Amino acid sequence: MTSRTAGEPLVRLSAVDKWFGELHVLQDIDLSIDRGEVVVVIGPSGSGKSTLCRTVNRLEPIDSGEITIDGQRLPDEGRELARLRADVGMVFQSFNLFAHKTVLENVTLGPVKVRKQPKGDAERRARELLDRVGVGSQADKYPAQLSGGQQQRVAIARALAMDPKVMLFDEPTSALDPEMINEVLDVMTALARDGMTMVVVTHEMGFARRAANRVVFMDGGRIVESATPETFFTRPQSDRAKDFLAKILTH
Ligand SMILES: Nc1ncnc2c1ncn2[C@@H]1O[C@H](COP(=O)(O)OP(=O)(O)OP(=O)(O)O)[C@@H](O)[C@H]1O
Repeated sequence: MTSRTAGEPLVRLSAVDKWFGELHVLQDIDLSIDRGEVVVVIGPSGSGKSTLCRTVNRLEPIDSGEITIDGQRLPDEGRELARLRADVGMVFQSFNLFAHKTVLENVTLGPVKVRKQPKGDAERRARELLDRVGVGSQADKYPAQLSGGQQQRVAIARALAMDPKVMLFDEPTSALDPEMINEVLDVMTALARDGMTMVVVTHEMGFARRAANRVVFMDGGRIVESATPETFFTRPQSDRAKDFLAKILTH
């Protein structure tokens, strides 16, 4: 059972610091994300966006601070961390599907092994999810037989099959050919509309504008701005954010 009370954020990072050797990669990060909120994380290369994303489920260890999901504090390591981490779906730039397993097997593996669901139930649900992301007809194929966009949609279905409380997307379209980017962004937009809590690191500003509730701008390991897309894109506060927007919006 969770100890979440009404109004408490679903995800909370408090005073999180992280070093890579001499590099202070995350500095005093405070971030609260409400249930159903979609937070897009943007910023220059090396500003700490991916590290922040991977920190939410403590895939990256931290040096200090605290992270809670649904009112439960994520410990440094151990079985309890593994149990809580299973509530967080992750979609990476590289799809990370098992090449020797079929699409259907990729999506049923977690529910059967981790959630201990009966195989038949897990397969039924996997087929529903594969339909939902538009690759239902590919269930019996192997990942290498699919396009990059299709593989990424399978990766999204695989994450959803675990019934996550929050989904993390770390540059999910960066490895895709341009014509496949929109098919993945459309699936993500539909998820956002369905109320999924999401943290998305992306360079796709169109997605940020249409699907985000909040844009977080990072620079030098810090959260420099946190605002609605409308406010951020029309009235960025810091010079660094203005420079960043000027660069990416002219590309
Ligand atoms: N495992 C690691 N060991 C040492 N330094 C690392 C490691 N991972 C990332 N870094 C450094 O930490 C900083 C932040 O990296 P991160 O990948 O979080 O940035 P980012 O904002 O996501 O960048 P990009 O947009 O280029 O992916 C960078 O300077 C990077 O070189």
